[in-house]
Amino acid sequence: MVAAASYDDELRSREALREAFGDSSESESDAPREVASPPPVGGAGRERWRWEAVAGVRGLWLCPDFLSSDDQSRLLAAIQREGWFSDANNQAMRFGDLPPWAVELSALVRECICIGDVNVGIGPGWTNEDEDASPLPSDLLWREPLFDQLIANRYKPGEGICAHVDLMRFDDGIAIVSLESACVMRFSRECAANDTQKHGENEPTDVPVCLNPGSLVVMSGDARYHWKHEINRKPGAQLWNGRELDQDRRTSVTLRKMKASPN
Ligand SMILES: O=C(O)CCC(=O)C(=O)O
Ligand SMILES: [Fe+2]
Repeated sequence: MVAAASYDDELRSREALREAFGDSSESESDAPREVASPPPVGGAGRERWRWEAVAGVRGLWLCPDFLSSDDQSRLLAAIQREGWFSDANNQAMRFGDLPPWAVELSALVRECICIGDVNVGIGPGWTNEDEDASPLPSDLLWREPLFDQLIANRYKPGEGICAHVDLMRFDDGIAIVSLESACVMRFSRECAANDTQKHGENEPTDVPVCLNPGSLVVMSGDARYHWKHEINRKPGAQLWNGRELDQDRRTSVTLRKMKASPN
């Protein structure tokens, strides 16, 4: 009954796409989309996608309003339907073929990088050379697939993740979408004993970034390889603009690409 199973899968996939991201993904036709048709995913409004280069951490970019609140709800519902999380399980990983909603999310990340406004005008250390800067270098942006691995993490209030650099078996170019609750993610420079990188005295070694629900963070190069990231949600640790963030449950989706295995 392979055919019946795959038909069911197909129906389920379409349903998942529709529920996750609206009607746009229903059509699998190759016909070009009408320019005048309404945008299938609102985001903060695609026209308003804006990227901020995080000052001090090369290769770290934040799009604060990647998903509208409706899109966040739909994405969360799609994750919920996977049935991954329970009291005993707060993390799920998928390799290879990602669920349809994650394929759609990956496409949206690429689109956001392509058409979002880029702001490199903040912070020291930016020169004219950076004017063409993009949240992802084009060799990463146009690889296929853009991502083939996902981790969904669910954090209760008080829970976070220790400082780490993502494993080397993952390629460069990592995206994190935040849902439900804001948090401060702290980036700290990795100081390996054999670190030959030259750092200016005034360069920061510790950079907090506020990840609001619906935000998207992209890291590549230095940010991915030479900075650790962590979320400390112990009482008193989630300070932003002098105030402690309210903690609630937080869900995140991290998208990565496996490195080709050496043969
Ligand atoms: O939950 C997050 O925002 C980050 C997760 C993360 O860094 C990881 O899974 O490697
Ligand atoms: Fe990580």
